[in-house]
Amino acid sequence: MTSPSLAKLPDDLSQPLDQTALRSVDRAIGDLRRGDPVVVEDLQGDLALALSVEAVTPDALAALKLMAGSSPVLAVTRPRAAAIGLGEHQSPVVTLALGGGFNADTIHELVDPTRRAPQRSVSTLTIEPAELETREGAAVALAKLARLLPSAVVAPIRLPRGVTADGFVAKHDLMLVRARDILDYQVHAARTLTLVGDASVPLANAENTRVLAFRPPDGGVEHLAIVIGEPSGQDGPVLVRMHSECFTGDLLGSLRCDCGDQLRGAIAEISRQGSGVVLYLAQEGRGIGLVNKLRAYQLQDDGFDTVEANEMLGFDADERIYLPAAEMLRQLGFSRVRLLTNNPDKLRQLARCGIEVVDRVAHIFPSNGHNEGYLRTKAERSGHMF
Ligand SMILES: Nc1nc2c(ncn2[C@@H]2O[C@H](COP(=O)(O)OP(=O)(O)OP(=O)(O)O)[C@@H](O)[C@H]2O)c(=O)[nH]1
Ligand SMILES: [Zn+2]
Repeated sequence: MTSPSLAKLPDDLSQPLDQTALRSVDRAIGDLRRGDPVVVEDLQGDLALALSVEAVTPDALAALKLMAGSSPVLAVTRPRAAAIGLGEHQSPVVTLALGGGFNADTIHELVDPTRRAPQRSVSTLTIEPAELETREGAAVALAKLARLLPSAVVAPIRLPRGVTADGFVAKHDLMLVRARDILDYQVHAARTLTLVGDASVPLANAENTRVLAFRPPDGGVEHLAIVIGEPSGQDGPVLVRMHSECFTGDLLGSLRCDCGDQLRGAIAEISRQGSGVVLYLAQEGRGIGLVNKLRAYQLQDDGFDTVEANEMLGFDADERIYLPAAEMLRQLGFSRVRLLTNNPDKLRQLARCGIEVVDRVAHIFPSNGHNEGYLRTKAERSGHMF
């Protein structure tokens, strides 16, 4: 079976780059996060206004309807559709017609499980499947890139007679973004990473360490390579840890997960073995962002496990791709690695991105009295090798 994260990678990883496309997506992410609507254009050239569900208020909904000249739908992911009782769907996104009786409050209840709203009957809602390339699908993908709740309110635009798309966008001071560009964004951003900073940073357990920062040219978030010792691609496979950012575990020492131990353990182990690299990836909460991870924690406190909590919010269990990691390794001159991990998805994905994983090095730390359930879920549901 293809893992969900592998499915997120296009078959052709060498597609041409388009800097304008990258910039339009990054600007659209900013608008969506600010609570402004953005215009999404599908492959047929049809347009829709998309608004983050986190920005939905009675006024914002009314303004959206007026501007678009149509009634909006609510677009949710397949996991969120299942969580609110709309059944199992094949399509990645499902849309719900927002007829009479639906207002800002009911939309929030449908998309945000942390509201603990009473279960509302959804059996009378008109629902439609939507593929990712549609305006609704791309709007949800944009919400994910913006690290917001992965749902969107989407209203098809009926252009007034004589008004062009460009005229409409200019008149309302909106950002227009193409569905295709949203879907290609992560791959493009990864493939255009550029080294923008490189300094010596002696660490407690590894004094001979450099930290290198890689930035996509759109101004998106940087990934870091922590190079310990003097690894060389000529001397056989390099010892590598791909570590996804965990503010709570890495910085605060949270006991809910094992990230802090794994980060410091990786630095110590690489130092002990002489040299290697920790790739510190800007993929907080397995790619859902810190705010959504805190929401997931709230659900876990109600008894759901890590995977269930992600799915209730509308995410996949793991939203990460490792193309940024592969690109940094490539730029550092490392094509063969020994990978410190227990996660089989990391091995599969890195190989798919053209890095030869010669060996897996187990990276296990004792539980701490708070993270037993977290570790059990990794083993039982995500296939981690403990
Ligand atoms: N969504 C979500 N993310 C979490 C949770 N706990 C920790 N994380 C995130 O999970 C990621 C941990 O990733 P990694 O340390 O790379 O670990 P891993 O995928 O388990 O794989 P290995 O440690 O390599 O075996 C970090 O981004 C954390 O922020 C949680 O309960 N929910
Ligand atoms: Zn963590």
